[in-house]
Amino acid sequence: MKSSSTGLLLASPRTHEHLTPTASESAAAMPSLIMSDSLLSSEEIKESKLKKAKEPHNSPSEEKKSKKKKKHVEIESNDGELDSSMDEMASEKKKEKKEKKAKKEKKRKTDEEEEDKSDTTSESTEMTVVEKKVPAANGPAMKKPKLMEQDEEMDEGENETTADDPNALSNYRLSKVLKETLNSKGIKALFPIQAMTFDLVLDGFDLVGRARTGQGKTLAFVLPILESLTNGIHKESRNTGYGRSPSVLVLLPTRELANQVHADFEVYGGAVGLFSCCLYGGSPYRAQEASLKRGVDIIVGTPGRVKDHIVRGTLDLKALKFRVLDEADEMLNMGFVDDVELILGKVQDASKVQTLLFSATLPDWVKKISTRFLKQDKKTADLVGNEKLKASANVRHLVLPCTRTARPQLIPDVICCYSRGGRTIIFTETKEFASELAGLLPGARALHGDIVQAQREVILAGFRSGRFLVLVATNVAARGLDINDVQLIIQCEPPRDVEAYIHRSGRTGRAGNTGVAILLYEPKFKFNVSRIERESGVKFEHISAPQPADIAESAGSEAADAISNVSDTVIPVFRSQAEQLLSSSGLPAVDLLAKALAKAAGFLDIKKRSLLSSMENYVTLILQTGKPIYSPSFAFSTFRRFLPDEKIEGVKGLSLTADGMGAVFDVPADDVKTFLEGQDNANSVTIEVLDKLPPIQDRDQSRGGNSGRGRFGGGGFSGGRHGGNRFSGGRGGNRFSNGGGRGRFNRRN
Ligand SMILES: Nc1ncnc2c1ncn2[C@@H]1O[C@H](COP(=O)(O)OP(=O)(O)OP(=O)(O)O)[C@@H](O)[C@H]1O
Repeated sequence: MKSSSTGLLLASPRTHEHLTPTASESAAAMPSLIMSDSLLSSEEIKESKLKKAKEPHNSPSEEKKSKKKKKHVEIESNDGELDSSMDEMASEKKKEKKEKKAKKEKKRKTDEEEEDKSDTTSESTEMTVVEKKVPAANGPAMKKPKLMEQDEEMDEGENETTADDPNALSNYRLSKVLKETLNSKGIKALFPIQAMTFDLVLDGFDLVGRARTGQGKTLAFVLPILESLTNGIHKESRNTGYGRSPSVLVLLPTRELANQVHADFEVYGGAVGLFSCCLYGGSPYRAQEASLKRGVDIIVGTPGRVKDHIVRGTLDLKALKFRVLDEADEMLNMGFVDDVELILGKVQDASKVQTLLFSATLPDWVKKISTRFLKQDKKTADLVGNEKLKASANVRHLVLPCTRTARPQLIPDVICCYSRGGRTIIFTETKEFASELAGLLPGARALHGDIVQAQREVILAGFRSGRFLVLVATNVAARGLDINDVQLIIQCEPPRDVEAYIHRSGRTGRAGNTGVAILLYEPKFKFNVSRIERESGVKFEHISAPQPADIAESAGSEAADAISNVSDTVIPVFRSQAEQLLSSSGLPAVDLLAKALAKAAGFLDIKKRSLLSSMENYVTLILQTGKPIYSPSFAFSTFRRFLPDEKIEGVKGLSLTADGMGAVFDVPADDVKTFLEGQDNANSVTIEVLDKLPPIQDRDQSRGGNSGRGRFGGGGFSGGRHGGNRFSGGRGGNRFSNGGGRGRFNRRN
């Protein structure tokens, strides 16, 4: 356990007052380049970027000149806020392009010949850029598949097209080899957070960077750091040679994330001849020590292990040029404050070190702490700022009521209906439940802090490679993990911190792709959903548990595909059995085939499912009396007029509708008929089966219900499905046992 005695820890989210930056702080935090760009015309921006790209990397004297120039621009543009300036840039760009289009139309009409000679090439390529990318609210362009054909046709002119994009790689001081490496990864232009911070980092500023999840914050520090060390201001002074001490230290909260960021440094750093090393707990010291002894340029690690190396005397940070705190708020949240402070204090001369702090969430208390680690003239690049929506705009955020006991039956159906055949990550609050749930879902694996490190790495590699498609994880997987084709995130209950919601849901919808995040909640704790909605700025879509028709649609089509893929060679072998079955069943052939499809999809039976609580074998009904229903007890007294007590006792989760004109409630599927027929014995009372939940009043559900009123409970609603392997993923499926190897307790990583 970490001590909580430092000053920094006193500034924890629970105890610290939130501070709003003053106007002067905001102004000081403005990156000059962006502000200056936003005041220039697009031609001027392009020209200045192109000029900058052609410039050799700054010599110290040029450096000074360029800083002076920037300061001048800062003073001129001090009415701006950096927050959301990318939005302005995006709309600015849109406007410009619209104007250009109109201008072009006009020009074509009046002077066709001249138009042909001069403008066609550049204008048409400009158009391609516009159509190729739809600016997302605050981030990378959203992919627009419909335009692919047109894009493919334009392939030949692609270089010109990207060069016209102000964020094209060629417009930045990136070395040829880095540009080539980026190109080989399909990266042709910088994402907004990268474009916004590249020059600032290369020019020597400390920086606080915030952008929503999946918007490329990693390369936002990797690229300028590498350039700075190999061609920029730190080129001459950095250590080289055998046994050199590192120039860069990147600290991250989890081992998985450290590995991932290290992989980026290996690719891009390796391309420019820099060596990196990953230091994290749970792995042997010896290999790490050997690398450190040989000398490395970049260290990526978790605070605990980095500190251990410092204490053992195997890591010397005196010559650092860069310190990066990635997911800084989580590191401080996890109690790493002492370690982080000790580590950051190990540099010889803090004024010569650049410190960069990145996260998708920067609670005010972290911003305040940054004043302690970062220089006074630090810049802040905040793509979220004061905007209401803090979570990813590329994600559909859904909420679904579900009791604890209903979760194991519900989750496979949710995956079936929402994962679009891609990967799913399920977040649980506890390691125990992660293991338990993974054991219940065929082919799923668990990932949490009790699993030994080597096993954690195998599991993550298996998930990345598609060996299995469902990962059940605790918060160890919440931050930063960038895994291809994660289509669906399920959170088993609302997390305590809004930051956790933002990061977990951000494991999908990355790099301009879209995804779905579903938050399950116990109906009686609905207020937690409202809290997250309020704090994250997300407008949740309320959905109910997938119903038989939804499931049949998704699972049935999968099963149909599987059946179509069965070789015709099976027909002669199985035909006589099929004929026998057809004649003995008495069913039409199509009905029998439907049964076969259901079986292939893993269904032996379709159970009814409550809209209120997702419990199987419960059906949600609505009671209306033609006048307002003021309280649950009024609804119960109405029932007493026409229903026997033992049936009323089976009512669960009774809640009033938002308009006050109805009461919705669950009854066991077997009792539905009694309730529907009972209404015939009561005047002005209607009871109907609901197929969609109307808005209900947001208040303490415990007031509803009869005996044990409104408490959703009761377990043992077994699913209608046998242990099918629909969710076993690409290969091997349920060969994997539940990954709950009980390692030692390790709170930190
Ligand atoms: N300029 C770019 N063009 C195309 N893809 C990019 C670009 N920059 C980054 N990416 C890709 O975008 C994905 C998300 O990047 P990254 O993991 O750095 O996001 P992030 O903002 O750090 O997210 P999180 O907040 O969740 O940690 C990665 O797969 C990365 O390779």
